[in-house]
Amino acid sequence: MSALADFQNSLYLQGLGDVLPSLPTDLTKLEGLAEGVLSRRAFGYVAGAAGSEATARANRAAFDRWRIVPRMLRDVAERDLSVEVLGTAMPAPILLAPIGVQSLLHPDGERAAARAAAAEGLTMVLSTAASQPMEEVAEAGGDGAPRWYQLYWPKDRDLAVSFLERARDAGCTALVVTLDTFTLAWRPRDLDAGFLPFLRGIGVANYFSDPVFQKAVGGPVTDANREAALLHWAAGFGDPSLTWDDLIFLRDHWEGPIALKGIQHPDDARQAVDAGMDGVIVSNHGGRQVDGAVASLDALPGVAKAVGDQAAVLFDSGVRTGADIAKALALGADAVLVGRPYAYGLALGGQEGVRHVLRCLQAELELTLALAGLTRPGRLSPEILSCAPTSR
Ligand SMILES: Cc1cc2nc3c(=O)[nH]c(=O)nc-3n(C[C@H](O)[C@H](O)[C@H](O)COP(=O)(O)O)c2cc1C
Ligand SMILES: O=C(O)C(=O)c1ccccc1
Repeated sequence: MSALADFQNSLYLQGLGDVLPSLPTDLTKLEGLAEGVLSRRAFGYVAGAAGSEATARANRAAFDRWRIVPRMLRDVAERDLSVEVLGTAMPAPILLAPIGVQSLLHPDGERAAARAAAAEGLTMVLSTAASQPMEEVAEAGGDGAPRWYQLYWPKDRDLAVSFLERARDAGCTALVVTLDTFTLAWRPRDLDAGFLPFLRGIGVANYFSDPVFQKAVGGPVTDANREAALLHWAAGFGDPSLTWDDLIFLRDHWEGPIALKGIQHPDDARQAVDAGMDGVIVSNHGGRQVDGAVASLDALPGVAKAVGDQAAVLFDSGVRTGADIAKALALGADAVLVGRPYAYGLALGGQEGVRHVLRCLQAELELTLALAGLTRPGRLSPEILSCAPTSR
């Protein structure tokens, strides 16, 4: 029996012994539970989005507009969720999205997420804005664990090069460059609470531990230069002057595959391919950047068409269930990144909470595929979907 079927059975069997799972298997319930264990500010930072949060809602509504049309009698006895994306073998087309500041959620922070990802063999994308240095997060995941690195491209090019070298040395095999967040958007929950994790020193570990950053602030960060270091961080976090011509810099300093995160327009996807990029990640940052931006799922088919088979297409923003993953794959994604669900799992149960989320997603995806008549993620296509009738 597959490990995923084992997991499903174990949940039923635990019920016989009156040992119920500590977290719900309907992952859409996690947000409400996380609200109960996090401070108002921390919850607002994670759950919140830009502006009126219209795009965050649109991300979910877009999934709800598509319905799966299952097919019968197709021999689905042998199932295999594995895929290879950007040179990385994955047991399922699911990655842990880069999420910074994880010690806001749980004292174990990114290290707990890395251990959970490693236990499932799933790829974690390490964030530049992590609350623990990338070397420590990588060590927690262990040698064999697949990991990629997400770059927030700073103004200081020497710092960018240092990040890339450290990521390579920490065993990251692919680079994700986030383009949509060179500055934080208008986020009312945080503005109204007067809250930014960085100003409290959460999310700057990769900077403060970096030799290039330290040199720029006159030495290791101590109580004496801490405020100056935070100001230096804030002034150099993002570079709004970047253009497509700058991508050559990444090619010159990163040997492995590169994917651009935050692509929403088919023409940008074409430009990424023309610039020699290996992948694009269709994303609106979970609705956290441009309020009013197109739902990520609605942007996906056009980007997938523009890219064809010339680059990998990944997707995030709004994925909450295995069925959501099936829909995104059917609309052209090779794999999806999951964000808030595992952040809530971390808040609720540390490493085991993240693992619960990852197992539920994989098990539900496998069951959804099989019950829809499919054995492999690659067989998914738009023909398995229909547009839901508008209902109220
Ligand atoms: C608390 C939080 C922190 C995030 N930090 C980063 C980050 O450091 N780098 C990045 O590229 N994206 C970051 N993101 C965006 C995620 O990578 C991803 O695009 C988004 O969460 C996907 O939407 P979802 O949460 O609906 O799954 C963050 C998102 C959240 C909620
Ligand atoms: O909060 C975010 O969405 C995010 O991506 C971010 C940006 C800068 C630092 C940490 C996280």
